[in-house]
Amino acid sequence: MTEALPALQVRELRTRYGSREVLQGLDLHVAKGEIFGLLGPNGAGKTTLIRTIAGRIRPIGGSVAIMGQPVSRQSLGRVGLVPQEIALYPHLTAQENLEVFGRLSGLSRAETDDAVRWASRASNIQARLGERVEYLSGGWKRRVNIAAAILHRPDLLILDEPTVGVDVDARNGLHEVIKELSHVGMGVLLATHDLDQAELLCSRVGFLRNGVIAPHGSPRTLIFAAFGNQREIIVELRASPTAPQGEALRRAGFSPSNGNLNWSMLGQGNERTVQDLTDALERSGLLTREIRLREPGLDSLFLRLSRDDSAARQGEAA
Ligand SMILES: Nc1ncnc2c1ncn2[C@@H]1O[C@H](COP(=O)(O)OP(=O)(O)OP(=O)(O)O)[C@@H](O)[C@H]1O
Repeated sequence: MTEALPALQVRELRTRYGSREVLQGLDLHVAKGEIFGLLGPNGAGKTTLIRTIAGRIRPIGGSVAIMGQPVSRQSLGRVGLVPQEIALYPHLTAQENLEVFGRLSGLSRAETDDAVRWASRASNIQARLGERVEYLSGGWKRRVNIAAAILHRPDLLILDEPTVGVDVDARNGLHEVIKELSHVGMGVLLATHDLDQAELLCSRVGFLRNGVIAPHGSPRTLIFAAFGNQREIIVELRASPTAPQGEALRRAGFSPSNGNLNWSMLGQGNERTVQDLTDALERSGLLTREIRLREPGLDSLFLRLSRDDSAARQGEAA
């Protein structure tokens, strides 16, 4: 019966600080066994949403249900929260940390032993259990942080930026852990700025903007809905364009995407386009380092939504 219930169901949620409404009627559901990526620019309200789900902020409207139950001490017992900061005792070993958290959460000694065994296997930290946390690398600390959050085998696991500041190998290791936890049936809500990560890991993603989540859906579906079969044409320059050269790039349909050395546009690009473009740019005196075509990704969509939002804000201000 409970299998059919979503791990998390949020309806019409409204949260505000003072007179500023940060969440403005937000809807979201996360099924058991799925990884949902919560995306959005800085200050959009991701942490506010997580804190509201975790019962730390009282909403002014709407509802949050965890496995069908409204937020309460009991239903929050089915949530595991992995905060952005490492919340471990540095002088204790990984094992000792997990034991302390197990006992603090009310488990008996035998239950704690069981839970520590299960959580350390699920987060793949057995090899490091005997090491003091202060000597572990960032990636291993984050895994221990996850192990601490899943000791009670939650139905919903919330991760706030779990891979910030870790290297590529550690990030991939964390991805495996998160996937494994979804396979054992946890619903995972993953707040991240790492759009590659979201595209690789999440069955669905949603963009938190203007207080609601829109658009949302599978990464493939969202990208196709926005860009169809278009490709992204990316030009990397060796030197900044002069003002007239920048103007010419804009007229050709390019926008600067990351400083003024990188420009991109969408189009029906092919190898011929690249050759023609290289010739045209060289004739106009622009020195190119690279011109390439790529499939649009969630990063392209994020950029487009940010541009739409800032155009809308400028329109409102005018
Ligand atoms: N305690 C608070 N009191 C007043 N305003 C707050 C408080 N916490 C956050 N805010 C504001 O609410 C908005 C949403 O903040 P929040 O931290 O939830 O965003 P976020 O999407 O998590 O950002 P980031 O990606 O930078 O972590 C921001 O404008 C922020 O300044």
